[in-house]
Amino acid sequence: MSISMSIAGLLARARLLNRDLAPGEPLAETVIRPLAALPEAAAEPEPYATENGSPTDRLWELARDATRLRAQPGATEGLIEATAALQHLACLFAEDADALAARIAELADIQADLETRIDGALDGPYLVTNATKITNWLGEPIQTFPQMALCRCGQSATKPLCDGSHARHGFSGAKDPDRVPDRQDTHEGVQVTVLDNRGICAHSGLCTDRLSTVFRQGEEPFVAPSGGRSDEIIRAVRACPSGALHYAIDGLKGPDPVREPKIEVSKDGPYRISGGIPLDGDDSREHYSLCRCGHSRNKPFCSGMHYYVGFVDPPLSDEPTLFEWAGGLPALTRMTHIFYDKYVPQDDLLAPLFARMSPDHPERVAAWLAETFGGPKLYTEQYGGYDHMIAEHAGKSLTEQWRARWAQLIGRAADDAGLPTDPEFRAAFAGYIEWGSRIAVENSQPGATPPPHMPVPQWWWVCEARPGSRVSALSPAADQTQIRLPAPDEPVRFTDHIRPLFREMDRKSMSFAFDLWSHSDVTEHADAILDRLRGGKMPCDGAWPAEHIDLFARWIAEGTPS
Ligand code: HEM
Repeated sequence: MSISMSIAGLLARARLLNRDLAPGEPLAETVIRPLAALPEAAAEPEPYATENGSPTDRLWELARDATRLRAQPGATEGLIEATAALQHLACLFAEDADALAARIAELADIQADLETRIDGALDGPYLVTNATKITNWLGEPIQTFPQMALCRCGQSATKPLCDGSHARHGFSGAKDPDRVPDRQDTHEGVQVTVLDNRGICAHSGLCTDRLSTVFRQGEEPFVAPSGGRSDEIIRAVRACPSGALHYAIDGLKGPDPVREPKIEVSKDGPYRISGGIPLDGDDSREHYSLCRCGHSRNKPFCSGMHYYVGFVDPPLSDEPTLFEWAGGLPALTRMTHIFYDKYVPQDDLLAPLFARMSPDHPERVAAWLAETFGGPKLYTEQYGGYDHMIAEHAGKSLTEQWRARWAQLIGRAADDAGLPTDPEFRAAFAGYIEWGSRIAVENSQPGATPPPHMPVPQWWWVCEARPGSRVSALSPAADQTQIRLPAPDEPVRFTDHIRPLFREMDRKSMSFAFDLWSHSDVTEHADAILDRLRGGKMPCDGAWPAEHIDLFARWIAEGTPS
């Protein structure tokens, strides 16, 4: 079977299948389009025997055959893109978790000889081959398939997977000729020299947040190595996700971290690659950040444009957990690393206590916090759960002095790591730190008998004070200043007094049901609206002041005049 014949065959089968798979045409954009664009697609398709099976069985067979072709040397981008979509779709139709695992294992087996790598398709997605670890911005694993196509244009409705949007939107993978030049600048310090390539900086802000005296936002030169200790500089450089920063001592470039291959889909930002996954065949980078919004000036690398074009992932759920609000495992790990790598070693009180801690202690404490704050059960599943944590504190005779310093410095690390600073989050966070650290002291006393085999505690917003549960005094006041209350003897009118009570965001969020700026709609639903206003359920970001609710009730009582 020649490749060209087989691509024509795959295309013919995909076209037939597309008709039979309900609903819509699920293969049109992601399978048929890339295959049809290949020159081999014009060949006469070979006859194929099993067109009569069920559509889902045929889909699975097509995915396997595409994978076999893809695994041959010389597979083209179009074939790889189509294979990725077929693998994903076929696995979606697996009956249960066991069947899914079996399908993925079979596909992985077919393409086992291919190296793990990422390739940027021409004006198309990132083709990710044999990567087994992809996490979302919370640090939670995403289901991987042996062949994947990740969105690169920023428009896919199935992010991070490609849905073919790049072709519809005419995405271009070209670099901007006016981009910051790809050039390494050398900033010599007394002990450590910082090497900086502004051209590939993704502007994640991890260095400026961590060590603003060395990495100086808005100043020239950006790097001032004399502003910090060498260990601080090295730690900040190592935290750089884009690979823009490196360091050298005595002319020798510092080693890259040794990590397992991993792709992180960062929040509202780039893909962060670590562990040396080759990009377009180049394996010289241990880590780099790839554009995910489609607007980078230095494609495929991120140049920070996501921030300027307002690229955002779908909002958190209405009721985010503390874990989600904190920024997930990456944010908590960033914080514990800053705490144990920076603050603890330089603190006279705490340094001796943690001198012999295990090297992965920051990851362990981050996993505990993640689980406590409503995230995945990482500490229970990977580190021994509650009983192990209790055993770690047992017999340490921790003092109040130690505890107070611990609590003080972890708060500072939370600031440095960029954890949210809103009153609701910090109240809950500080509440847990106080609670947990005092229990740690109790449990560590001689003869203490903490209850055994308990679950990891679950912490929540304090007194249900959640993000958006009140209107901030710092939020734009425009909406509020337009509201004019009528005098007691003045008739209440919809246009003058009621409509201005509803903000544009209220109107948008109710537009699925009716129009809050329409007199007839609000009249029709007046009683239901009043009920919700009185119950504090509307608007969803904070209750109206009583005088506005009274005004609305008065308007109803006066017969809802226009
Ligand atoms: C909310 C407060 C706290 C939390 C969530 C916490 C969390 C943890 C966890 C999860 C471990 C076990 C790590 C592992 O799996 O090996 C641990 C160990 C330990 N904790 Fe805490 N802790 C807290 C407060 C404190 C305080 C206040 C101190 C003392 C100032 C302290 C000192 C220690 C020490 C010395 C260890 C053993 C470290 C080692 O040698 O590996 N902890 N903590």
